[in-house]
Amino acid sequence: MVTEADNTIRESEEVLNGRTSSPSIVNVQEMVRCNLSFIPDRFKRSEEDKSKDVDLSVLSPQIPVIDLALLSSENVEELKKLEWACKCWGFFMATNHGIPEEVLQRVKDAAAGFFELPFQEKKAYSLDSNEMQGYGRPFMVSEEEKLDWSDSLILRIYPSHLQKLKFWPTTPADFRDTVEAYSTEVRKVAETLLGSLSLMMGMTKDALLRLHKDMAQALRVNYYPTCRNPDQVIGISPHSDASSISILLQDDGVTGLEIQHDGGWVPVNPVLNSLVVNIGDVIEMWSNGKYKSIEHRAITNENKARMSLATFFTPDTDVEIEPLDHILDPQGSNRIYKKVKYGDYLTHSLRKKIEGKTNLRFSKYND
Ligand SMILES: O=C(O)CCC(=O)C(=O)O
Ligand SMILES: [Fe+2]
Repeated sequence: MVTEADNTIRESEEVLNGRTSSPSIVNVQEMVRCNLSFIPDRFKRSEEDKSKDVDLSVLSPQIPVIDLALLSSENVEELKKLEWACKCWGFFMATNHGIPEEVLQRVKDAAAGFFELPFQEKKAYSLDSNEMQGYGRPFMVSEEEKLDWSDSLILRIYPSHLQKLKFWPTTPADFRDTVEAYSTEVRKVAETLLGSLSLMMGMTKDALLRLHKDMAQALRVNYYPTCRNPDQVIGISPHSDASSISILLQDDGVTGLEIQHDGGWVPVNPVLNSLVVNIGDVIEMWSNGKYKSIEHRAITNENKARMSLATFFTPDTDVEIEPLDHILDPQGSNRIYKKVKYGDYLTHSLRKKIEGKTNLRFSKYND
């Protein structure tokens, strides 16, 4: 009898041996569940890539920690710290964000509950690449491209007319309510942060939010199964986010996220109930490169699967992004980014292989 597991392995092998070019059907969690005894070449990182890795885990304790309650009360010291974090790290941990612990725990449980379902059930929510939402492999990849050791579920949260319920799991039963409750809370955090970032950039508190027009919001739940040889694969390839800001909720006790700093990779160790925030490409463009959208990646491990929930905030697709006038010198001679329509930028970044910060080249002069 041919079992589901046999089919998955056969389909995976066909892709991995180049007989079909549809990597979207490769499901890593299922490969691991079926005890695939080898790591398929399509997932193996090249020796050249690995040789470029510089381990800077000694710097993990130095990753900035920002107290959002202090920021909300416009504490000058905290605002300065935020500015340093955005200039020098592009990433920070956010504490005192005001999201109740219960909301964080429930959304992590709901997401974990979905990934625990049998593959056949999850397949019902398969990704539609036109919609850019659903369960599967989100990036359009070429036939030669290496594949990441992860599966994901992407949902558009806001504006509501882009929410397509056919992609929303109905098991666990509270999935939708829980994700909506978390999304409402995390949006408030994003708005507070954008307020502080506006002040930091010398504008009125509402300036950045208004620049987004109707700020869109999407959730990507990443699931990284264990890997028998974690050094050979990568959970998510190095990339910068095409967002204005991203807010990440990570699993407690499993480190996987690593960020580029001083030419090496610095792991971001999860801290219970805190969030990880990063500046995306849009703020880098608005600030003419002053605040950095930093390359990051996720690695896997041998013993424990990891999950992360990344929420991306983005401008309306009609918004034209370019360095803000007051950030440029009077002649504009220090301008490094051209004007781009956000929708075009997003389409470009989704079509391309995720390859470090190459997306930003699309809007950069002289590149
Ligand atoms: O899993 C992580 O920690 C990183 C996820 C991420 O970078 C993304 O979804 O864009
Ligand atoms: Fe990311």
